[in-house]
Amino acid sequence: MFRYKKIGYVALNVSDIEKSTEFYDKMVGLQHVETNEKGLSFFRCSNDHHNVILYPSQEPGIKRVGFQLENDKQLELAYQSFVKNGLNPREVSQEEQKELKQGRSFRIVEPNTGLELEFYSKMMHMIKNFVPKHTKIQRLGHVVLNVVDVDSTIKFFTEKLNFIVSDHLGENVWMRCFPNPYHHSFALIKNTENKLHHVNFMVEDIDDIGIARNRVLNSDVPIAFGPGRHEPSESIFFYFLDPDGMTMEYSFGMEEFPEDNARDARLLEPSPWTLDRWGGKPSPEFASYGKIEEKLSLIEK
Ligand SMILES: CC(C)c1ccc(C(=O)O)c(O)c1O
Ligand SMILES: [Fe+2]
Repeated sequence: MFRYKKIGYVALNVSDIEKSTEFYDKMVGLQHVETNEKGLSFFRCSNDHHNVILYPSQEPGIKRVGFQLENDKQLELAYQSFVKNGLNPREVSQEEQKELKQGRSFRIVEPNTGLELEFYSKMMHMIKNFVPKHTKIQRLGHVVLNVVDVDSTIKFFTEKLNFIVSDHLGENVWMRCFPNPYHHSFALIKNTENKLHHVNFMVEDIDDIGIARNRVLNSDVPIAFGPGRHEPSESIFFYFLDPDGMTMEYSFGMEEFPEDNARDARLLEPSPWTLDRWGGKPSPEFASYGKIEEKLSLIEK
């Protein structure tokens, strides 16, 4: 099976590109790289050209998630595996690759949720390091979806995409893209609707969490949950909402797995204390907004 480097970027549809560009720059603390002639707004929190892209759209939500493979050889292995499994990988045009500052890239549609997934190995490496503003963001950490058919989606991710389950909690599951060490870069939460749950950015310092809480409290940005501590990855978390109501998370600390002899996935107790060891409760808006831009018509389910 093919090997990943990491979750590379998330593309979000936003209803007011100027408002959201300001929010992701000033409130989240990403670096705004450019807004191109089509109005796409690129952000980074690493030396990659982008880790978040905002697309202007009437329907806010999640457009796609990009995963970086270890190298070109692993990318080709992924392509061959997708063809063999009938996943109909579609190459991104040269023109769009140029727009995205990426090398060869291809996309498939996750058949249970309709989410488009992209795979690439090369993205423009920016000369100047990401300089944190108020929050020492280390990386795009994970994307989580609310999912109707969790079992089939787990099966797809583990059998077709080479993800490994790190933990189960009832029907919910946290997965890592092998051999990336972090406890999860993608997770599935059982729901009656397929939609975005949240986007996570990992931060360097516990102070980043406390400072963020006060910064958000002193603004008109809604707090969605936290600060608290998650049992599955042991991270300390804080969630807030973007201008379209999509949930963003900062988290500090995360269990890391070795490539070989990693522990088995646990069956964690389904209790509110498992989600927050400190006993907090999410707001009603938590993880509620973010339509998945559907691409289902392009594939045979
Ligand atoms: C409450 C959500 C689903 C959640 C739960 C646990 C973790 C973790 O262990 O890191 C998360 O990151 C979450 O977002
Ligand atoms: Fe999370």
